[in-house]
Formats: sequence, C-alpha cells, structure tokens
Amino acid sequence: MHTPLTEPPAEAGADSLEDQKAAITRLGHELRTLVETTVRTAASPDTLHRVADGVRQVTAQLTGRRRARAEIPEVDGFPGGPRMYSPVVGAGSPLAPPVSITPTDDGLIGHCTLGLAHEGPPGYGHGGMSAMLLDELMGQACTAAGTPGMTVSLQMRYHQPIPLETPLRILGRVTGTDNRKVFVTGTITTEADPSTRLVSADGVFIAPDPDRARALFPGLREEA
Ligand SMILES: CCCCCCCCCCCCCCCC(=O)SCCNC(=O)CCNC(=O)[C@H](O)C(C)(C)COP(=O)(O)OP(=O)(O)OC[C@H]1O[C@@H](n2cnc3c(N)ncnc32)[C@H](O)[C@@H]1OP(=O)(O)O
Repeated sequence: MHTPLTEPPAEAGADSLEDQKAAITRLGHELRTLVETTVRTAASPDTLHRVADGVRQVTAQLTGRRRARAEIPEVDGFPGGPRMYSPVVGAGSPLAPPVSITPTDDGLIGHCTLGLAHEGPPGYGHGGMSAMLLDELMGQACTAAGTPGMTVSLQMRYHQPIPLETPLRILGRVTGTDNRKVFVTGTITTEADPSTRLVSADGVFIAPDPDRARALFPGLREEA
C-alpha cells in the first residue's frame, strides 16, 4: 500500500514538519531526475508510452487534501522563509534547478546548475530562465534587506549565453530605496569565472502597503 505523499500529518509538530520537508525534498529530487531524463531520452515510442502509463499511475497516488490557490504551505514561511515549491529555489519543485542561496556582505548569492530541461538555444540556458533566476535573487535580496517587495520592473541584459551543466553564480543586491520602491541589481556568471558577466539586470521592486498585502496574500500569517 502506498502512503499519500502530499497529505499533511494530522498534527504537524516541528519533527513532523521536518519529516514532511524531507519527503518533499526527496520527491522533488526524483521528479527533477525524471524531467531531465525525459528531455534527454531517445527511447522508442513504445517505451515512452509505457513510461507515460507508469507516470499516470504514480500521479494517481498523490491523494489527500490539495492546497488551495492562495494557501501558504505549512512547510513554508512567507515572506522570508523557505518556499518548498518555488520554481526557482523549491527543493520540492521539479521546475526548480533548484537554487541554493547564501547571504553575502551586501546582498545574496545563489548557486545552481541548469540542465537540458532549462535549454533555450541548443546547449545554453533559456533567456526566460535567466530572468527567473535574477528576479528571485533580486526579490529575495529585498526581503533580506528588510524591505520585501514585488517586481514592477526588470531590465535584462544578455551579454553572453549561459552554458548548461555548468555551475552558476547569481548575485542580487539592493542599491537604494525610495519610500516603498527598492532598487536592485543582479548578475549571473559561472562559478569558474565570476568576473565575466553573462547576464545582468536592474530592477525596481515595490513593497505593497499593508492593506494591499493582505488583499493580495489572504494566506499571510499575522506575524508577517
Ligand atoms: C508582507 C508583504 C509581502 C510583500 C511581498 C513579498 C513578495 C516576495 C516574493 C518572493 C518571491 C520572489 C519572486 C520574485 C518576485 C516576483 O516575481 S513578484 C511577481 C511579479 N510582480 C507582480 O506581480 C507585481 C504586480 N504589480 C502589483 O501588484 C502592484 O504594482 C504593486 C507591486 C502591489 C504595487 O502597487 P501599488 O502599491 O498600488 O503601487 P503604486 O502606488 O502604483 O506605485 C508605488 C510607487 O512605485 C512606482 N512604480 C510603479 N510601477 C513602477 C515601475 N514599473 N517602475 C518604476 N516605478 C514604478 C510608482 O510610480 C509609485 O511611485 P511614487 O509615486 O510613490 O513615487
């Protein structure tokens, strides 16, 4: 018998939340492997049909309660906490590379490696993927600076293509604020050559006023 993987425990204490995060992370890893293998495979149509049937059966095992659209998962913190299903940093998301983030003296640094699932031009990263990586790092830099905000403007510059299967470094840094506006810059380089910018961005983020934030995010917890 299969245990439903998305059903939260009846009483989620600290230990059970950790168990839940570990299980989400493990499933996310297996799904990313499946996605990457899927976009690389040269398997025959018979094999692809057989695998599709198997995947459909696996999906049917994810029974139990489904999260509502604006619900913030119990395993997450918003804003400023973990986002297990984020398409950029979420350990549980098959869409995420995922990016791991650490603070620096004046911003945040993210690390990830893109695979063929993130391909734009053959062998290189999709430009939308670069924008997504930078938007996240720059948005999280706002939160880390104590001014969480939403992107209202993201000016991208693509200097060189981003190689796949190559460790990357993404920087996000707040350069200034003006009332609710936060000005942020970001760059993507390889880990091996952090002085050569492959992509850079300038962004404006805006902290919604409290009423707007409550209306936009009805699942926001009071302490946030
Ligand atoms: C507890 C709180 C949670 C907070 C939030 C946390 C989110 C943490 C996300 C984490 C994950 C990260 C992920 C990556 C970040 C996304 O991806 S965010 C998603 C993409 N962005 C969006 O969907 C934002 C859509 N835009 C909006 O909803 C509304 O514009 C906002 C952001 C709520 C602001 O609305 P508003 O408060 O009515 O703003 P408004 O009064 O029109 O403008 C305020 C000021 O900004 C200026 N402004 C407006 N647009 C622009 C622009 N494009 N360029 C320059 N200035 C502009 C205005 O001129 C105005 O300036 P002043 O007149 O005050 O000098």
